Amino acid sequence: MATVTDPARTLSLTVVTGFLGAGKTTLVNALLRDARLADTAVLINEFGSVGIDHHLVEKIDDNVVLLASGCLCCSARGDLARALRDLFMRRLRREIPPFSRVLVETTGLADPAPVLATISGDFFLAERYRIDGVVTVIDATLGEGQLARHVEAVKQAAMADRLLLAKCDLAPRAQIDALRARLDRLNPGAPLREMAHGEVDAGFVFGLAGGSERRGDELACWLAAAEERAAAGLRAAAAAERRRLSPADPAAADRLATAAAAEGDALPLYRSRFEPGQPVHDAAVHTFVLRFAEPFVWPEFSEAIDVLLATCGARILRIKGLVNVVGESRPRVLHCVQHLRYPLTTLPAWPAEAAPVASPAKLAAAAAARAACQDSRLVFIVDGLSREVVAKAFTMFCGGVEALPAAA
Ligand SMILES: Nc1nc2c(ncn2[C@@H]2O[C@H](COP(=O)(O)OP(=O)(O)OP(=O)(O)O)[C@@H](O)[C@H]2O)c(=O)[nH]1
Repeated sequence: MATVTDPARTLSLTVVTGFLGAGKTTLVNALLRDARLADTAVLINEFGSVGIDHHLVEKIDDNVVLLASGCLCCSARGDLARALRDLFMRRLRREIPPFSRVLVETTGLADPAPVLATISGDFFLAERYRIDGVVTVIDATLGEGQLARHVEAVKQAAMADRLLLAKCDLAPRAQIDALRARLDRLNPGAPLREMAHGEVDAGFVFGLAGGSERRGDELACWLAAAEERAAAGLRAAAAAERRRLSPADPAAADRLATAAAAEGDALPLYRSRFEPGQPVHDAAVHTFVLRFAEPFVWPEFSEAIDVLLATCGARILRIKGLVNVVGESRPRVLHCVQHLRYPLTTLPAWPAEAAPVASPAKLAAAAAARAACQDSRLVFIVDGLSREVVAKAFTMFCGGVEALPAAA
């Protein structure tokens, strides 16, 4: 007789991770367009308090759940467990379309290890969900810099069962090859594919089968090995940075000292960030939302963004936004990653806004209960940049327009 732990009866779960703006949602959208993956539920986790991603996933239905109460790898671990339990029970009661696999898209700052531990450590979930694998998306254009500067990016790459190099249509061959060599040192065992616009064979992403054996002790061993690889990657990144610095550079002394300290500190820093219950993300990295009730005149808005990216691009890790433009009935979607701004897209309509909840039923009910709000909302994830400075740029370039107070 089949048991609940029979692989044929467990639901497969794939974690899609990757640094801020790497191309995770683009990948998820491309996968969901594949008819063979129609029976897929998606859990999306966002760092900020106002979620945008679930509006950007094209297949919005009861099987798409937003977890925006915090980052999955720290504060929202309980939400992940609840959402997975809830999805399973609703599937059992036939309240939502049946699904056989779940895709969990983490925030760009998430550490995949606690996410896996949440699932494998929960008896109910471990019996019902089989971890199929961790798929890490890396930005071919910005990946090297992100690996050099952000511990989260290193850990995501080191933990991967599969590596996907996104935006290969934008990066020169030499840059792609250098990044591939770096990733090969960081995670030698992981197969890698290059992709553009999220297009990749679904067979490469799913059915990895690595996770089903990763239970208990084996999972712990695998996590420890990946942790060591990530720490080694950080040391190598710091050493490379030291080699790159020229003595003729006037700031070289400072930067050398920083790089040397980073090399020495890499392992303890990494370890401390791995401890459960510890704050995982850099204190300087934070998120805020700017809302504007008044529609923007497009050229003015565009100039404000350009100036912000030109002057503060290094500290702007990510901007995602829905923008209300004078004379347009549909929201424009803005994407920026560091100093790069991506081509605009438009949503078919203003989405009804729901408070972030961990249940598809509540999400649908809340969405139905509220009229679609047409405020522009811009989510910023920044490194050491204040909300006030950013808000001022819009006031200066957009005819004195003021962001609504933070609590609005
Ligand atoms: N040209 C090009 N643009 C891409 C590609 N992949 C993603 N983009 C663009 O890059 C921007 C960010 O992509 P997303 O898929 O939203 O990135 P993400 O990793 O989900 O972002 P976060 O959830 O904020 O971490 C969007 O404007 C995408 O259209 C690609 O392969 N080629």
